[in-house]
Amino acid sequence: MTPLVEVQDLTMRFGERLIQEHVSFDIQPATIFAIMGGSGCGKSTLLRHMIGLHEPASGHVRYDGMDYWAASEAQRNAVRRQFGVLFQSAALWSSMSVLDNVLLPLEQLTDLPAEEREARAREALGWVGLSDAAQVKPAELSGGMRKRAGLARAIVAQPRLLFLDEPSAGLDPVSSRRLDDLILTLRERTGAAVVLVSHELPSLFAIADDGLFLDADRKRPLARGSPRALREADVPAPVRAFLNREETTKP
Ligand SMILES: Nc1ncnc2c1ncn2[C@@H]1O[C@H](COP(=O)(O)OP(=O)(O)OP(=O)(O)O)[C@@H](O)[C@H]1O
Repeated sequence: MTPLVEVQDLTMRFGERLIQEHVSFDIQPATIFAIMGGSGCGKSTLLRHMIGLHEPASGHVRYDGMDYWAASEAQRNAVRRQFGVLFQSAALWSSMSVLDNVLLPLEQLTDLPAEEREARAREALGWVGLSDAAQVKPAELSGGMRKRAGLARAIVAQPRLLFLDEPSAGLDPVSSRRLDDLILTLRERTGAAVVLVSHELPSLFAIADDGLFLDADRKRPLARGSPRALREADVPAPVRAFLNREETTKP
């Protein structure tokens, strides 16, 4: 079966500076795929290469077998329309209400009539438990609520692929767990695959089915598999150290 995403021998650089090389993996539909590794190893950079914000120094990123960087601009746009993205900061527009923020992708990506757009945006806010916050401005929300509003915006256009960059960073354990549950529920409801950048062990063990560990020193991937499986496997020392950090409790 053609994978939903296939990354083949990717090299990522900023100018002369090598970030990662020999990055290869594939993602099957409806998988929650974790990009793991220590601070600065290139997790967010890999995500940005996957969503078309950075062009690889070499290698390929394929969607349904189509080579993204060899495709026409129209083909790339069609692929990007299938993405939902939640950046680390949630990146909500501060001057707009929560509802208007969530409406944006529907206005940009669909020709739905206004009432239908609003109904879908309100439904997405309902999924993330923010029905009562539709008219407030993002600044009035807590950090966890902002993340959930960002998640509502990321999913409202029913993406096939959801990219989440550190969704639980800065959240208390209860909010973080709630977000994990939401991600699982969304995957069940929509069948979307999720690419999750995270170093939060409880979250990784709870929801990721597959993943890749990037090593900051060797500048290449060191392990592939679900965080749960890798925790039990004979893996290189940096992977073992990352997955058995003592400051977190195993579920
Ligand atoms: N636009 C850019 N230009 C130049 N260097 C960059 C750029 N973006 C990131 N970097 C560098 O690339 C390296 C990888 O950064 P990245 O943010 O991808 O790491 P990360 O694994 O996501 O880290 P963290 O867990 O701390 O968020 C870092 O050294 C960073 O300084």
